[in-house]
Amino acid sequence: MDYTHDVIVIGGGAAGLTAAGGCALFGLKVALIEAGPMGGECLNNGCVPSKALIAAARRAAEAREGARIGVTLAAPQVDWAGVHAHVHGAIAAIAPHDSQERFEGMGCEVIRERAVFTGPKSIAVAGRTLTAPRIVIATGSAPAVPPVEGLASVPYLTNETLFELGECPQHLVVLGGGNVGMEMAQSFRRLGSRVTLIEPGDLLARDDRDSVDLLVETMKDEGVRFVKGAAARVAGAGGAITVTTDGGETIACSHLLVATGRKARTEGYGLETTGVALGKNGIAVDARRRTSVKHIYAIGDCREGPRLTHVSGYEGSNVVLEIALGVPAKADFTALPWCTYTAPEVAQIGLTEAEGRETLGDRLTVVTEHFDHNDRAVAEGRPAGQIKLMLKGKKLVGASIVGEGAGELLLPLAQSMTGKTSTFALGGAVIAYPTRAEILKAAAFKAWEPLLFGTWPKRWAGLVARMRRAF
Ligand SMILES: Cc1cc2nc3c(=O)[nH]c(=O)nc-3n(C[C@H](O)[C@H](O)[C@H](O)COP(=O)(O)OP(=O)(O)OC[C@H]3O[C@@H](n4cnc5c(N)ncnc54)[C@H](O)[C@@H]3O)c2cc1C
Ligand SMILES: NC(=O)c1ccc[n+]([C@@H]2O[C@H](COP(=O)([O-])OP(=O)(O)OC[C@H]3O[C@@H](n4cnc5c(N)ncnc54)[C@H](O)[C@@H]3O)[C@@H](O)[C@H]2O)c1
Repeated sequence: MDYTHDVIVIGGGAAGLTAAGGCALFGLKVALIEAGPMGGECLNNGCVPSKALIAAARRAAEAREGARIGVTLAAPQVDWAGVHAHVHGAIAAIAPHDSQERFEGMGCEVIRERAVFTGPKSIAVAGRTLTAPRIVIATGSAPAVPPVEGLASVPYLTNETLFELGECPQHLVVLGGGNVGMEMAQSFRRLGSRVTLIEPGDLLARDDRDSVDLLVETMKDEGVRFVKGAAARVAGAGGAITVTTDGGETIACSHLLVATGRKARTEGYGLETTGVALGKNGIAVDARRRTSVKHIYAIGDCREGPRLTHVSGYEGSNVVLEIALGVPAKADFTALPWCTYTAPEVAQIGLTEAEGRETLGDRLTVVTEHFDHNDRAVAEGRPAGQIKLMLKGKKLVGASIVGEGAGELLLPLAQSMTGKTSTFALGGAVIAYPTRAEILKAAAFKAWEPLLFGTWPKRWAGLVARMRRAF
């Protein structure tokens, strides 16, 4: 077959950008197809705007503390237009990193249209048919909206509309106590909204219970109301919505945020023409991120598995090794870090205590160290928090941290768990996004970049690409 490209990447979010950019830097002929804004969810309506909003909320909360450690601040005045400008300013400042121009500079052909599969190796886009021996699907996910009676007829918010709000909600009801629900509930409360969060199960269900308890106490003290239950019925119109829970309580609010999880994007782009098999919520993949059709890879939110920006980046890098260098690269989540950027932050790597007890029984040792024994935490007047290490013998199998800056403490724990401490390993480490610890990775990567994308690896990638086109 006479291919138009070496590899076609569908989706220009964290996963697709990493895969496409890496393959192009090895000299492959890459088509990168993105139908919407470059940067996908993380940049445009996920991590970046939510963390910018959290920063504004933190500033308001600090001011609300009034007198602390001998310094008195004036009560906060929240100017919503200013908050909105900060959120969109953060997106605009980061956008060049994910831009069409930057990826064209790396050598990708960037096509800003919707891609549709017309067969296992062919894609129709912008009136053309592209073909390649390897295709990477990185189409992301969309908000999963539960089948709640009346929900479709009220103007509810999701992450896709939340950051466009023209005013701060008077009373925000949040459905879902996962990462989005908890981060946004605390932020809007701190910015001045009344907030009620409805969750039928455990809050931050994937995290350590002791960590979550400390966060929930803090959020309750700040005025967030938690209701145990699921939304059963929703009614009303813009500005005057009622939510009735399955426990029979009816809550009147001005705005409703649905943060009840994600649905992988697997429909509407001809996936059925490829024979690629689906799992419960996303494309089914093996450890190497290959689908049931082996030359097609699926990475990031569109496949079954954890949905986080640093996971999308990690899988993007892995498929670069697979496709450009022909090196099998299995995704390993044993030391996967993540962090919820509430105050206090809730951070996790590897096993929680509950998971450790279940898998290791009596062989699990847990040691706990409290932040109020840490001189920096005490000196700064922020002594609330703790770290729990889960150990098998003296080997670290997990850690749960709650407290200020918890997410920044994960990197050395990851290094201890993987045993990989060289500058090369640091340059490719999986680091919770967004943290300042990523600066360490970026610096280490810079040291290796000239060698990694140097003459010999590129020659090898060229040979692999010619073989793929021939066979
Ligand atoms: C509010 C919020 C906050 C979050 N905060 C964090 C956080 O702090 N840390 C963290 O790690 N994760 C966070 N996440 C999760 C993170 O945003 C996602 O895991 C990550 O962005 C997924 O990247 P992706 O590349 O897989 O998908 P996406 O970023 O969704 O990219 C997929 C792209 O594919 C394009 N596309 C789809 N179909 C087609 C087609 N047929 N043709 C062409 N283009 C197509 C889409 O337009 C989209 O741009 C957050 C999520 C939300 C909602
Ligand atoms: N800091 C971070 O790393 C971060 C921040 C935000 C989002 N994310 C990622 O984005 C994804 C989406 O986050 P999310 O919070 O939407 O999903 P989630 O899966 O984390 O949580 C969804 C919650 O909604 C609840 N729920 C389901 N149906 C409900 C109903 N009818 N009424 C009330 N609650 C209901 C579930 O029990 C669950 O607790 C996650 O995969 C997460 O990893 C990560």
